[in-house]
Amino acid sequence: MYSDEHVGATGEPLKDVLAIGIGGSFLGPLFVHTALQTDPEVVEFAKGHQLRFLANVDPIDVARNIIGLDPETTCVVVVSKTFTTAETMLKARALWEWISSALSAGGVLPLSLQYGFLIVENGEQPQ
Ligand SMILES: O=P(O)(O)OC[C@H]1O[C@](O)(CO)[C@@H](O)[C@@H]1O
Repeated sequence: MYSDEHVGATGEPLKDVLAIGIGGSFLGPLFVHTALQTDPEVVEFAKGHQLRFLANVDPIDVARNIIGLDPETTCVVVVSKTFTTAETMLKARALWEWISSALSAGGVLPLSLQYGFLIVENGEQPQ
């Protein structure tokens, strides 16, 4: 994403990432992020981009974390093994609403949101 190759719903390059997930679905991505911070090439590549994690159950966490982010250029990444975790689903819905209301106001079809929303799961069907 940091190469400007991936664009959002309006065609603007995606710039920042909001990662949603709790427990292991937060710690895994955080581990990778922390490990990559020791690589100078990655650090250089990531300049001007932000990665924010939404990892707790606080309902005002979403409001606090979207400050300064542009819905047009933010990629929301939802990480969950089950996609049944209430806190994660609540935050995913809130961010879907944040992006879709902003882009609908600009005349963009919500369907295009697929380019600004990324789902990460374990590939198994829920039981
Ligand atoms: O990845 P999911 O399905 O959203 O589940 C998250 C839950 O799973 C755990 O990571 C345990 O596997 C918990 O810490 C957390 O509450």
